[in-house]
Amino acid sequence: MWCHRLSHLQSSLQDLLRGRVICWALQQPSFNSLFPLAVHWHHTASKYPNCAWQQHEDHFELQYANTVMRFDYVWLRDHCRSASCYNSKTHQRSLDTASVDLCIKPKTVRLDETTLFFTWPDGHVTRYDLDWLVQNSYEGQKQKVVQPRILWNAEIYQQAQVPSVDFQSFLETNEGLKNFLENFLLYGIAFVENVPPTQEHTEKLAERISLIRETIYGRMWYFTSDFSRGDTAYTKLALDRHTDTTYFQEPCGIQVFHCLKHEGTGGRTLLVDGFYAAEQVLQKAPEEFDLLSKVPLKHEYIENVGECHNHMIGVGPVLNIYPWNKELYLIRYNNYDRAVINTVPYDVVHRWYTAHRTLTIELRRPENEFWVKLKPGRVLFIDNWRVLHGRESFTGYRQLCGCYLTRDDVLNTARLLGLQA
Ligand SMILES: C[N+](C)(C)CCCC[C@H](N)C(=O)O
Ligand SMILES: O=C(O)CCC(=O)C(=O)O
Ligand SMILES: [Fe+2]
Repeated sequence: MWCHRLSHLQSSLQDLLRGRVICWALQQPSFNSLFPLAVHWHHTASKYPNCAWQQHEDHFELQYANTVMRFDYVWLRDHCRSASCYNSKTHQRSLDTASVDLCIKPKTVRLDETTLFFTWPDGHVTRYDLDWLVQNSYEGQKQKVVQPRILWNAEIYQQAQVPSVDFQSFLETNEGLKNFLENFLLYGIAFVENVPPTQEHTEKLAERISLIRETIYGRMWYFTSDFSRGDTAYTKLALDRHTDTTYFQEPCGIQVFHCLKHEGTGGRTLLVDGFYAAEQVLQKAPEEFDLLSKVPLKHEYIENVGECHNHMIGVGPVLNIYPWNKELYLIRYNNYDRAVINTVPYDVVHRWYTAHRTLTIELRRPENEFWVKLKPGRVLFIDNWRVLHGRESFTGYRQLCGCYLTRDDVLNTARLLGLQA
């Protein structure tokens, strides 16, 4: 290992002075410590040519695997995986983070092969594998997607010829379940075939991948156009594309539909990839995408029909993105259930309507519409955080059963099968 001075010493010094301010007020350190090791880059010997680090006054900088990473010292102390700080059997932290000095700095840092050793003022040693740091750094995460997806319009989806999974293999084999989940995660919709057309068999399917999310509509629901509930879903009317339960603080993650019977005409199901449409908005009008991801809205469900009395309110923007990588993870879009907008000043309201219009135009492009006729035996799973559904008006007797699933538990099953979710 060898050290040398770098030409960008000046900018490092500026960093250093800037970083200093925070701790200065708290600690009043001696002037000498203004010029610590920080101006030196440490490079590894030729055996590990791609690693270099620098100890700044308020952070640790690491270059490894083509990534420049910056770590806060409290972070480095907090994530210590030593036996006294972390229980590796339960994967839980034992260290009391509040006991860490917010101005903590390592006494020494050294590298041995691919492990960095930090010795803290009290003598405690924390070791980090370089690859672990890359995997777990902000800079590493920023470049990664949480959920790989294939965004689609009708043509893309149809060309992909995504296979359905058979009921038997879904229930009895891990490959069947894994294939299903893989496609479901990629496209946000997936079908199971040859399911006996009963509510019990539909329930069995649901329970194979998740916990059923019981809601005001029940655990398993079973509905016809009898207007038994205060919602247009319970009629024969057409329903424009929407996501369900936008009026929950956490909209239901997955929706399962099984059409048990239809003696009549119409009633086809419409599916639209909301993320594909949102991506078009991002390309064409990024500031509108931004607005849709920032303006909070309410959705509401008010019901007073027979014995059913409910009043639900959910708050959140139309587009929900992870702040660190801007990845979209949830779209709330239901123009029927959108409540009075009273959380937004008038000028923003107008810009919001413009952005909402742009998104609606994308969602309504005929080429983005994928139409299917649900039939007994063919169960449809929809990612209700991504794919919008709707239906054509219909005639005759139509029976639909299904349920909602808790998203965490679907993702849990996927991860246990080795999928990225
Ligand atoms: C599926 N099931 C018929 C039970 C629910 C219907 C909920 C309809 C509501 N407008 C929404 O979009 O959330
Ligand atoms: O009747 C249908 O096909 C779907 C109705 C609907 O949107 C729903 O139940 O959530
Ligand atoms: Fe719906």
